[in-house]
Amino acid sequence: MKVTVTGAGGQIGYALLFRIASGAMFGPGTSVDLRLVEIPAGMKSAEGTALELVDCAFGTLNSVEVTDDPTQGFDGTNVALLVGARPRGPGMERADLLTANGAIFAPQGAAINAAAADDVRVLVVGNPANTNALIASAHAPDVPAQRFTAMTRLDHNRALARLALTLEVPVKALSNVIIWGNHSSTQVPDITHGLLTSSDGTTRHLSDVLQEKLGGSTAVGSWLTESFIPGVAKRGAEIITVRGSSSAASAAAAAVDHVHDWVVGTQDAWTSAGVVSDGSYNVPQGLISSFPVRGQHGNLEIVQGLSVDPEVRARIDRSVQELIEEREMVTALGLLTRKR
Ligand SMILES: NC(=O)C1=CN([C@@H]2O[C@H](COP(=O)(O)OP(=O)(O)OC[C@H]3O[C@@H](n4cnc5c(N)ncnc54)[C@H](O)[C@@H]3O)[C@@H](O)[C@H]2O)C=CC1
Ligand SMILES: O=C([O-])CC(=O)C(=O)O
Repeated sequence: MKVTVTGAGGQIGYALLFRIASGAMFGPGTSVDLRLVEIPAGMKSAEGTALELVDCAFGTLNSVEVTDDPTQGFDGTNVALLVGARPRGPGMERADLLTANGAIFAPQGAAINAAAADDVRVLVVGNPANTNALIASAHAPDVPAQRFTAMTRLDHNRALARLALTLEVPVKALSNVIIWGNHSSTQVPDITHGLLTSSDGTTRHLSDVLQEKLGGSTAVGSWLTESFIPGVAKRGAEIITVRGSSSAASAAAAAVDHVHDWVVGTQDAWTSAGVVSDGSYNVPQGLISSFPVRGQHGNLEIVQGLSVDPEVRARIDRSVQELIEEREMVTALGLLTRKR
């Protein structure tokens, strides 16, 4: 597997590259060729990371190259992780980064179109991830739109972790939790289809288990609206406040999970990912929005036919409206128009 990571000299890059090289993304039987892409100012940091990658003597690492030329970096690549972008600081929303970061993704989409392998899969991590993925995709007309995805797996993992802590159960006992919408504070963590499987194999609805734990449906309603949903949606801001900079190792872990589940598959299990809408769940076609997905046959397929609770529906509509506004903003900036 040839894997390209942009922003390789940054903090997510430093947490991500060693996990990919160690075999965490594709398993111990697949060796990787890493391409580290930076801007000139980040080259020294990426070069240092490359030296350390070599020193780890990973059995699954075949080669490492560092470049500040995106076309060279994406040449023949099977998996492109678009991480390189400015992170937000305290008090900012991710959409505030559109003007600074949007322009990065048009030339990178064009370089992927020109140079990547036919089966290229793209994960956009740089914020605002959904709309940046839309920009990159618009500049890669020869790459199917389904191959451009945005990372909401960190939100998904945060939701699982929060539920596990509240219910005092292992994360692996939880399934069918969903993140809908934008990777922003309007995202919609949804537990209405969630399940808990006990060690004896019995499966129960999360809403029933939560009612038992928290003392009835009113208590669960307040916990969802006052604690769980805002806690997950604002966790990125909490990390920035506490840590002084935005999440890095957890973001890297989520990127590994996203690509692993896309390439290796999830069998019947669900996860969440920002994928291009085909109109499912009344999300306008063409927007890159988070959905419940399965990794099957090398694709991320939207889980179809789920009932949507009215309150969840209203939240999804608000988040989708924000995606529409972001798309309008980048259209006005000319970022969706290809230059000839
Ligand atoms: N989707 C998600 O769940 C998450 C997204 N993020 C986003 O990921 C992005 C990166 O975060 P960090 O690694 O913490 O930032 P960072 O500032 O530590 O690193 C970013 C790196 O990207 C490089 N870069 C900038 N423009 C580039 C370009 N055109 N080509 C190649 N490299 C370029 C910079 O030189 C820098 O080394 C930010 O936009 C952040 O908001 C962060 C956490 C989670
Ligand atoms: O919050 C941020 O700016 C970084 C990010 O996307 C996250 O941690 O979810």
